[in-house]
Amino acid sequence: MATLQAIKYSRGKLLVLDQLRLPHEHHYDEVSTAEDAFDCIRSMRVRGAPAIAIVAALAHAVELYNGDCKATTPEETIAYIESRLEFLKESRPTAVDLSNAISLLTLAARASKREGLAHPAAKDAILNSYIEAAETILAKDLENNTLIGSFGAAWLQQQYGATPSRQLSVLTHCNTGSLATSGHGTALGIIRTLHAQSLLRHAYCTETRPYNQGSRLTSFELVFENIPATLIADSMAGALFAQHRARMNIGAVVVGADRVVRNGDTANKIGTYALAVLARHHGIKFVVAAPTTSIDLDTETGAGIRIEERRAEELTQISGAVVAADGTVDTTRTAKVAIADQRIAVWNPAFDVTPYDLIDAIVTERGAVVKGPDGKFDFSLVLPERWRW
Ligand SMILES: CSC[C@H]1O[C@H](OP(=O)(O)O)[C@H](O)[C@@H]1O
Repeated sequence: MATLQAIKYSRGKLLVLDQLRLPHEHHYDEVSTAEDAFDCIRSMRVRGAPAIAIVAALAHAVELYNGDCKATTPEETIAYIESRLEFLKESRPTAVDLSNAISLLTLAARASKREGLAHPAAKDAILNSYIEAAETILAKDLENNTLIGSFGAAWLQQQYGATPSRQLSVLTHCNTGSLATSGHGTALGIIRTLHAQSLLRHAYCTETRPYNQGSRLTSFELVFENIPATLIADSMAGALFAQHRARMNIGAVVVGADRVVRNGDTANKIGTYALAVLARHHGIKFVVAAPTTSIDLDTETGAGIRIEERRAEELTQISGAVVAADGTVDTTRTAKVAIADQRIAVWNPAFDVTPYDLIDAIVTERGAVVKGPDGKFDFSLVLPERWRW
């Protein structure tokens, strides 16, 4: 799916699709330094928890490959790598994939220190180890998404006895497809797999204000692959469930995740929590699709998740067109309204937290995790190596 490939990488060169230009323009930016990556992620030219981690990791691999590291000793080399990754970590704080990737990458760099190796062999061993670890993250993500798709489709089929003659409709929020990952996607990956297995009757995607990931990105991915789909505004989900749930056999809301914490509370695109409440009210399963790289066992509940707040213009303007009183004077208009001093206050949290009790399943590349008899999620089944409680 070259057209919908968010990331193009070969050793020493990273190209990132500028998603702010979609769906009108298909343009790749060259990302060659950690600064390039920080700006690309912060501006949301690339977005999506896995894609953010992949771009950050590979951008540093590119600058290391191109000789940006001037350190000489192994300690200085590792310190340089850690400083660049710490800089990248702050580009978007809510998604945990980047932090998890950074832990993995620094571990790989440290583990490659060879006693007795002289410079430059010692330094090269560390650089090569980092580059290979970053490339593994890219390759593993696509494998993870394919598995999430299979496990998610199987869980829904088991819940509803879906068959090609009794297909399921699914609603999804934001964009969790090839434009948020290395390919196939997470929640949208489950929709792709249901469609491939002739189990999908219809997909509904929400517009997902204010950045419009649904209308600009997800609807693009769905029509590109001829998946039967309908776009709705975020505010229409309740009416859709109330009026068409039975007729369209809407069985699930499937969303992605930026951070799933230890008790299962999940941070995801703003509007997700409202959909979870609506789904529960209408007896529709609520499914989170996320690779284990999006799970944060060090944070106990959703109260501990830092929610990114973004600039007001994302609400007051759409592609530069002013849609609210934001103090912009439009000089192209003849009968101008003096709005220069009239600027509405804006609250623009990029994510919200869905409490675990509203979530029916969390589907990872290692299987679907559901609540036990105690009503709680137990991630030790999918993360035994990280489970310390
Ligand atoms: C598999 S993408 C996960 C997650 O990232 C998106 O947020 P953003 O577009 O702001 O990066 C959205 O919350 C997706 O569900």
